[in-house]
Amino acid sequence: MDVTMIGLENAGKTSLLRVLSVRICILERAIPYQTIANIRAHREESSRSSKRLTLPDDTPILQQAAQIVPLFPPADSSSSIPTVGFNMKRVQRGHVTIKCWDLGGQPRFRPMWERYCRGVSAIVFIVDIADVVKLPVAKEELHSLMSQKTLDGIPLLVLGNKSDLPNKISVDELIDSLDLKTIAHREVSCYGISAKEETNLEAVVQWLMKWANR
Ligand SMILES: Nc1nc2c(ncn2[C@@H]2O[C@H](COP(=O)(O)OP(=O)(O)OP(=O)(O)O)[C@@H](O)[C@H]2O)c(=O)[nH]1
Ligand SMILES: [Mg+2]
Repeated sequence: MDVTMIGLENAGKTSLLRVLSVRICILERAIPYQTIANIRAHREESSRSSKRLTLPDDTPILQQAAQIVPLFPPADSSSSIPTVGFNMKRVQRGHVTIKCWDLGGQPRFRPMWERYCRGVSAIVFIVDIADVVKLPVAKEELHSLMSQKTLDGIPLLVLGNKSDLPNKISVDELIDSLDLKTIAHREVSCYGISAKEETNLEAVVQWLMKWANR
């Protein structure tokens, strides 16, 4: 199953992909506690040799371990650099493999969104719900993309991210601001989440699984 994540710059796409992949991988193959000592030993060795220990899907093993026993908080867990072009990460749950494309949100990367959304099983559009100034642009970009005939029928999940911030708008306000009720030819869902505090992420995983199993 291929999923494309889009949205304006700074919305939190890369942050979400990072926590989502850790969450999905952990549910499937948690690292046994006894391996923590091995990881620590490897980390010391890695820091000397500047190599990183990774699982087959390239998710750093230290990052996964940090979610089980917070011995090694990932250095970049609270900040992220803007994506240039795209990232791709494969995550697996049971027999389902999800290939997630995370596209850069800056204006110069938006023309490539349509190409990367063609033929995917689902599109995830992420919005910073604490940045109301950017909402009109987010709406314009979303509607412009959804009007492309090549993307007809592809289910859309709109995620209002950064629900941990005090000045956020509600999901109902997001639905109105983005005029989601006028988007046709597909199923549209909208949730509020926080990639930072990992709020409501299981709903996102369940939504993805629903479409992966069709
Ligand atoms: N408070 C808060 N900050 C968040 C959340 N998710 C992401 N951020 C922060 O928002 C900033 C941008 O996050 P990114 O994941 O890089 O955003 P992006 O959508 O990938 O941005 P581009 O790659 O430029 O398109 C970073 O400083 C993150 O730490 C969240 O749920 N809450
Ligand atoms: Mg990014």
